[in-house]
Amino acid sequence: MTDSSPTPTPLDASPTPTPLDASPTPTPPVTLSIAGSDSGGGAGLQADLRAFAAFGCFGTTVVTAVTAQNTCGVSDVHVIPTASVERQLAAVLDDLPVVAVKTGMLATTELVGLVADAAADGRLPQLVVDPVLVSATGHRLLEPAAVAAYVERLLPLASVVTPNVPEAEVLTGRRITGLDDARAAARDLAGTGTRVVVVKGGHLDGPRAVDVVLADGEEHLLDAARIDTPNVHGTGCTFAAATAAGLARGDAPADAVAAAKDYVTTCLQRAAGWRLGGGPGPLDHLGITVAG
Ligand SMILES: Nc1ncnc2c1ncn2[C@@H]1O[C@H](COP(=O)(O)OP(=O)(O)OP(=O)(O)O)[C@@H](O)[C@H]1O
Ligand SMILES: Cc1ncc(CO)c(N)n1
Repeated sequence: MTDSSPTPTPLDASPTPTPLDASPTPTPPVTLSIAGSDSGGGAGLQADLRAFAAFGCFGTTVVTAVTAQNTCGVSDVHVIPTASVERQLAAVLDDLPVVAVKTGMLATTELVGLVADAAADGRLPQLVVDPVLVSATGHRLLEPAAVAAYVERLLPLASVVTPNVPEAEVLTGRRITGLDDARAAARDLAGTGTRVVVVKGGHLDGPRAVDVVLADGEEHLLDAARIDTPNVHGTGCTFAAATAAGLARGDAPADAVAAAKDYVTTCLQRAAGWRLGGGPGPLDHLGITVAG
């Protein structure tokens, strides 16, 4: 009688996996993101950590708020108690050699004040402030009264500030409909004491995505072709985190913002065909080797 049962595959017949590279690597620079969590993963801390990783930085986090969010919108915001934010900050700064910091969603006047106090004490080196006010889907992420605290307390201590057009309008009281308005807003913001101002042009019309940079009084533009994509969730967080990562690896501020622009443009290009979620989808942050 013939045995019709299949011949068992010997255990050692599985394909040999490509060995992962286990060579020791140098200690990475440490970056810190003080920002909100985006449950959908596209913006906030989740985007920041991926951008830090792409630049070879070791990312740490202080969580200011937990948002219930996806590509279609924000359905809940839970602000973390100030004492917890303070302890997270101390836990990171007391132990890890943070060389650059990015702030995103700070939610309340109290948290803007806490971050400004830490910066005034010299505890937040190379501070990149992304003044997050409203999500791309229109949900408020900062209480209105906190705008004054940004202008009076935090911006004077920032190395770089990266408002988008609606944020620059709120911070300066100017209407911005084109590059000349963006230039004027950048000058107003430089007047607060921030060393490098970037007014991002993602929200302006036109075939190019042009950002105005005012660095130590010198103006220049970051200019790239506008990518035809619905997937723009988290571009602002990504730009600011990449800027902090550039500073952390030793770039001068003008070089850091230029590298951040190239990085965000590449992330947008790579994710242009992605279909994740029913609204504006996330970027492709990883698998990009950022020269530096
Ligand atoms: N479609 C696009 N093509 C190319 N670059 C873009 C596009 N949209 C935005 N950018 C660039 O992405 C960066 C972030 O700009 P943007 O003004 O969109 O920020 P934001 O509104 O803060 O982002 P977010 O969607 O995270 O709130 C800028 O460098 C901007 O020029
Ligand atoms: C948590 C968080 N931070 C920032 C933004 C802005 O894109 C967002 N949508 N969510």
